[in-house]
Amino acid sequence: MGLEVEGVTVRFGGHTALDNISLRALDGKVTGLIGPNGAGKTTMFNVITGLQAPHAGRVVLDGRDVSKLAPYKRARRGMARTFQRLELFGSLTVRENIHVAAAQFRRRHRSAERAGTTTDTLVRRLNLGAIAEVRADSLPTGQGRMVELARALACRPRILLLDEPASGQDESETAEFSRVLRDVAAEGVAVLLVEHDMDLVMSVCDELHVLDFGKKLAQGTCAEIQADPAVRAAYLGEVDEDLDPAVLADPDEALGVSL
Ligand SMILES: Nc1ncnc2c1ncn2[C@@H]1O[C@H](COP(=O)(O)OP(=O)(O)OP(=O)(O)O)[C@@H](O)[C@H]1O
Repeated sequence: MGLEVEGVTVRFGGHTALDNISLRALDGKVTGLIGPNGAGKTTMFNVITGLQAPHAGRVVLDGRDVSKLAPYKRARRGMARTFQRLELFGSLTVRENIHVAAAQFRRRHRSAERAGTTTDTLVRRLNLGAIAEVRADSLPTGQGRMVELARALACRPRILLLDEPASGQDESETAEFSRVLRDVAAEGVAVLLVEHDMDLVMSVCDELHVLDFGKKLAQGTCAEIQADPAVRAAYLGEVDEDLDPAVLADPDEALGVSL
């Protein structure tokens, strides 16, 4: 089981941001949702989490249609999300940010471990000990991304949606993030990842869905997507506009780095 999106269409005025898009994010897998800027990835996250009502289509979580549920009810059913722009509680410390989510979860699940225990475990697991008492608004973006992940995990999600988590991270932070993501999926969580960093995408994803101008361009394993002519055309088209002869001379490099 996991998340299924069926035939979702979203229009903003005359612009179709998502055109009859279906996708699945299965338990225990990391599923990538990729595509050029404006392809419709964040709009899809908004539909899944209930922030954007679609004109058509439905969202099914563990076999149950949640399309009509408010965002907070979807969260209670196990959806957790991070945002493209960091959305931490700036005046709270790192530990407090995580604790807020853990306490909220415990309020509804009295048999769960104490919020303080969950917080301590996540601080250790995500290597946040050195910054645990630091205010969130003083963190560099890369560390903030890890704190957002910890806060999402404090809700014990069934499905974890991550919107460009590697943006603002340095190489070692991305490597650490990737390790945690694989661990989380191995515990049975369905992870849906929107990301432009193709090294991260290709190293953690089991399956990819590619959007372009609101349409599904391709779907498959990382190897299948890298070899897909339509994907190559879409991305090389982007690079073409940049007139980068070095990248144009090496399409594999473009798909590995510039996607
Ligand atoms: N609230 C809105 N009103 C009007 N148009 C919107 C709105 N939200 C998104 N769009 C448009 O819908 C399209 C898809 O946007 P979306 O943010 O989902 O793309 P994206 O794939 O997440 O892009 P990026 O990689 O740049 O984050 C874009 O053309 C965008 O301008």
